[in-house]
This record gives sequence, structure tokens and C-alpha cells, in this order.
Amino acid sequence: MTSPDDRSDPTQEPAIRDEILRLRSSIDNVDGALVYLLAERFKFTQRVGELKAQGGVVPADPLRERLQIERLTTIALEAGLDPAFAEKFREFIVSEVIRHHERIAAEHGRAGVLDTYS
Ligand SMILES: O=C(O)C(=O)C[C@]1(C(=O)O)C=C[C@@H](O)C=C1
Repeated sequence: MTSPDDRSDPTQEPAIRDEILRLRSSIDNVDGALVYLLAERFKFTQRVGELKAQGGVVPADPLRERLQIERLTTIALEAGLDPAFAEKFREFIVSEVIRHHERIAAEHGRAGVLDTYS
């Protein structure tokens, strides 16, 4: 498959160009893996959202998030990643999950109302 990067020629200098193109291929692999991993994560959180709605549990869990931040800060430091960036990334994903949970809870609520009157 051709990616837009294959068509973007960074420089005429062959040695530099070749290394950049090799690196871009590795970057594409990592980006693809991240998308697959995120899709897996959202499958798990979808189920958590359904269970929370079923059990009447609120979407956000601040204690769980505090533990996530502690754990990911340690991992980021070990891995040589800026922990502030790791936290921004976690927060970005978890906010989206909470939005999904809220939608699932609203749908569950509506289904509950329909059940009552059916
Ligand atoms: O673990 C949960 O309770 C979840 O709903 C999952 C999750 C997450 O995406 O990791 C999302 C929202 C909560 O605030 C905490 C964690």
C-alpha cells in the first residue's frame, strides 16, 4: 500500500533521504499499531460502559484515574517519555471514553423508560 509519505521526498541527498524514508516506514508501523491498540482499548471500555450503565455506576472514576496517572508516570519515566505528555495522552483518551460511557448511560436510561411503559 502507498502512504502519502512515500510520495513526499524530503531531500535530494540520497543517504539522508534513504534513512528518513526507512524511519518513516518504522513510524508508519508504530502509528498503525497505536490505532489497533486504541481500537482494542475502546472495545474493553465499551463493555465497562455497558456494565456501569447496567449497575447504575457513574461514568467517571477519579480514584481509578489517580492510580492510572501514578502508574503511567512511572512507566513514562522508565521509558524516557515526558510524563506530562503521557498524562495529556491518557486524559485525551479517557475523556473520550467518559463521553462514550455517558452516551451508553443515556441510551440505557431511555431503554429503561421504554421497558417501564411497554
Ligand atoms: O475503569 C473504569 O472504570 C473505566 O470506566 C475506564 C476508564 C478508562 O478509560 O481507563 C474511563 C473512565 C474512568 O474515569 C476511569 C477509567
